[in-house]
Amino acid sequence: MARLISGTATAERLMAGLATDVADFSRAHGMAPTLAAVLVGDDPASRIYVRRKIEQCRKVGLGSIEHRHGADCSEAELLALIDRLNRDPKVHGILVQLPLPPQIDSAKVLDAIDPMKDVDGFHPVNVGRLSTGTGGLIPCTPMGCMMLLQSELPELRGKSAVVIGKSNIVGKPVALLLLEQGCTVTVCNRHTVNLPDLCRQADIIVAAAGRAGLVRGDWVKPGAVIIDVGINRIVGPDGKGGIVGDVTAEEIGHAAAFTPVPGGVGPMTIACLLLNTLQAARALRAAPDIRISDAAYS
Ligand SMILES: NC(=O)C1=CN([C@@H]2O[C@H](COP(=O)(O)OP(=O)(O)OC[C@H]3O[C@@H](n4cnc5c(N)ncnc54)[C@H](OP(=O)(O)O)[C@@H]3O)[C@@H](O)[C@H]2O)C=CC1
Ligand SMILES: Nc1nc(=O)c2c([nH]1)NC[C@@H]1CN(c3ccc(C(=O)N[C@@H](CCC(=O)O)C(=O)O)cc3)C=[N+]21
Ligand SMILES: [Mg+2]
Repeated sequence: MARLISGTATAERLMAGLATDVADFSRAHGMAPTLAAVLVGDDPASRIYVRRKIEQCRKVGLGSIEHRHGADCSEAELLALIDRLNRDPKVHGILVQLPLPPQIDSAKVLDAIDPMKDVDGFHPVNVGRLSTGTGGLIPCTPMGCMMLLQSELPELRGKSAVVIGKSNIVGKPVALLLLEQGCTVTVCNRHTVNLPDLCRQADIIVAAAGRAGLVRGDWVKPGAVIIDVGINRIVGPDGKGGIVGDVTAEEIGHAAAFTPVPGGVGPMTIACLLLNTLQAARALRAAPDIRISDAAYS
């Protein structure tokens, strides 16, 4: 049987270690590293995720502030809020939950976040830093994928990896991280020809398409490691809701190991967000004088 890589257990361990580091920071600086989470609109899934992020902040001793706006919030209002959060010395991390309502240009909003507070790692500066391997804040889901993968497969050099999906928040950054670790990476999208054959060659499959059950057992090479990022809402025969990944989990017994959904990448995404909030707070405290916003306004 394939081994189950538990995101729940790994995230708990990560958070236990984080709690000590957060306490050290808070003692040294007289304030807790603090996350500002911005929720626009009334998407039920987004609400649940933001609530979960705030709850987990509390667990490790991070401060958190939730900013809610209605679905009719204007782009200007949101940009004004981000400007305030950028300047607020008590805020170390800013997360704008995606997706945003259609009247708001997401790219404009992400560009407005101070890169040092960009705990999602979505700002072009952090994207550029990731692609050049020069530091910066790393996106949470891709970081969580790498931690789970490396817990099973510590040596990634020379491995072949197929990434299904090329989004800015999962596919592209995870591909860059794999490349950085020495994998040979194939990044796929909906136009990819013969995806099953590409997968069959792979030592590692990262599935991030958002298609329930896309990856079948016969796409998986014996001994491969599978990271399932997909979150797909389904209604079971009993009428109850639930989530499944992009991989047909019942068919991959011949894999070496896999991450389940739920309980895999999801909990790691949140743990990595908390880690990034601490990292951002440390970096801001280490270099306060080079921040234009502090010098000019506070
Ligand atoms: N566990 C977690 O923490 C997180 C989970 N997710 C989940 O991961 C999944 C992906 O998220 P995200 O990247 O934001 O999604 P997007 O919809 O932005 O991107 C999906 C990508 O998959 C590609 N794709 C879709 N269908 C196929 C297919 N049949 N064959 C090959 N490629 C395909 C798309 O191709 P193209 O570009 O050509 O359209 C696109 O590049 C979703 O289920 C999402 O809910 C997301 C973030 C965090
Ligand atoms: N700015 C921004 N940053 C994000 O990181 C971001 C976002 N917007 N928009 C949406 C996606 C999705 N995402 C998830 C986080 C946690 C779980 C998670 O905790 N999942 C649990 C439970 C899921 C459930 O039961 O619904 C699990 O997989 O076990 C899932 C998905 C973060 N995202
Ligand atoms: Mg994220």
